[in-house]
Amino acid sequence: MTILDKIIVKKKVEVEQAKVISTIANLEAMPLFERSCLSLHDSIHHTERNGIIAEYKRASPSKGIINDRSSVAEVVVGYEAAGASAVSVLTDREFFGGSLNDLVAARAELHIPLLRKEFIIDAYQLVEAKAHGADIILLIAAVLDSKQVQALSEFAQSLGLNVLLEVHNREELERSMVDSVDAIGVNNRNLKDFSVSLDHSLELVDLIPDRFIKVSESGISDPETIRQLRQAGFQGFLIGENFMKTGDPAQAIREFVNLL
Ligand SMILES: O=C(O)c1ccccc1NCC(=O)[C@H](O)[C@H](O)COP(=O)(O)O
Repeated sequence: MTILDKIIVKKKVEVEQAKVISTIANLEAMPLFERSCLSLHDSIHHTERNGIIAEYKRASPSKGIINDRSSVAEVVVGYEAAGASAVSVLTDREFFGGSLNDLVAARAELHIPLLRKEFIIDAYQLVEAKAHGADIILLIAAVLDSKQVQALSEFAQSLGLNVLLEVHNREELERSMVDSVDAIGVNNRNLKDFSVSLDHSLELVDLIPDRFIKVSESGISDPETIRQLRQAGFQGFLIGENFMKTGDPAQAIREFVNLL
């Protein structure tokens, strides 16, 4: 069993438990559920923002603990101040040390779109995302079939959420690309063996129609790489570990952005 398989097995159990603790009606009654989501498109194309989707990531299956000292608030405030276009917060506890509380804490500080970085397998998690302040949700093609991508993305958009579809190769892209997603992210990390290569982004970018926001994800640690990805046609750049592994992620993103 790969780590991804293990994450999905655990996720199915967690989602069923969550449904018992809090019904959809309970989620819909939460104050944040009523707010209008911020547009990823507008933020990515805003001239004073730099396209970075900066991630708050305490731990990961590939690296173990990355940063268990920096608070959500101090990090996301620093990300926004450095010109990030959006912030990503991992909400999986078991494998990434995150939580929905982290999402709410980030929402309280931010004026830019917020991505719930999660392994979405059920429409319940979309209502949960909206009720805890997310503007964007992630659908991972590696764990969903094309009908699930279609149904989940349509439902997410009906809630006003922006949808980021994540693919890793041409097969995933071709079977999952639907009009009800706003952005397509190419994950440079192979989620089965954790190897990272920018070639995945560079090989797929021209196959992604221009109506989608194009995002390159994972393993980005050098401002020169952003220049290369922009040149290739990407507008968004998802970066987590490179900032979080330092003692001061807010300072790390400032220094990185100064070199862009
Ligand atoms: O990061 C991992 O080890 C990982 C393992 C299994 C599934 C997902 C994983 N990461 C989630 C992400 O998408 C990354 O956190 C995100 O793209 C940022 O990547 P990085 O800049 O390399 O931290």
